[in-house]
Amino acid sequence: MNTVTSPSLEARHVCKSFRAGRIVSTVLDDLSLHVDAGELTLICGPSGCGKSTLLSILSGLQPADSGHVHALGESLDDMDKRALERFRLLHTGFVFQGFNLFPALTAFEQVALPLGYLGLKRDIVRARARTALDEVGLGPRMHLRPAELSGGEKQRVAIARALAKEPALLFADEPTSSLDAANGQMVIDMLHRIARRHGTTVLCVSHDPRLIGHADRLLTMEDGHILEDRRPSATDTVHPISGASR
Ligand SMILES: Nc1ncnc2c1ncn2[C@@H]1O[C@H](COP(=O)(O)OP(=O)(O)OP(=O)(O)O)[C@@H](O)[C@H]1O
Repeated sequence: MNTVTSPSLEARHVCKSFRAGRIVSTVLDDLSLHVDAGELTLICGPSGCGKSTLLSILSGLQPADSGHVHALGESLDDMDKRALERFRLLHTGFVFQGFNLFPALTAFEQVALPLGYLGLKRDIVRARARTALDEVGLGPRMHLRPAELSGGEKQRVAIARALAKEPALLFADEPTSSLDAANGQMVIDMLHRIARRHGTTVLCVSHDPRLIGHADRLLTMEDGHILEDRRPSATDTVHPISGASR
């Protein structure tokens, strides 16, 4: 359980552009936001509006062109490459659309492997890997390889891998895009539970409107800005088949 006071993530006046030949596209345009610990914040918006770019800047994977980013009270702008790598290793977990699992490793090995980089003792690695797999309901299937697991189970292994690090910050980029409605719901509920139970800051980007009702907070992006910042209510429950808001 982390003890960081909120906000645990903060962006101030962040700008980011990409250049292709002579054309410069502004992806993030003077964007400011803060994200609090212990809840699931969902960033929604149309394809190409800059959600993944924002996530990667907030997680220290790429720098902003200008503006400031603070994570867990530390300025990411002031960190060199090595310090950023260490910060990410110690404090962040990632869950991606494509699961990013190694085909040859069992679920248990997938979760245990990154814990080795934290310099933990073997017994602790094993205990943490088991606990994380139990938490996502995969304890009994921990010896299976990706080819023997369903899509939803693979994503749960990826969540366990991130969770086992006990990160203060958990980033998820389109974690439900490759999943059907039932598995997508299970995954988003799991991310929500992790935020509540562990006090983790969970930041998820998605263009899937079915996730809205499961988030504590919804940020809607368009054209590099935060258009709306609100707390979804029960009326945001989304029809599981059509994906349409009620
Ligand atoms: N490394 C890069 N080089 C050039 N252009 C990039 C780069 N990364 C992102 N872009 C462009 O920035 C824009 C925003 O991309 P981004 O992936 O952040 O959007 P998104 O909202 O996450 O989209 P999606 O929902 O489709 O994943 C896109 O037009 C994309 O082509």
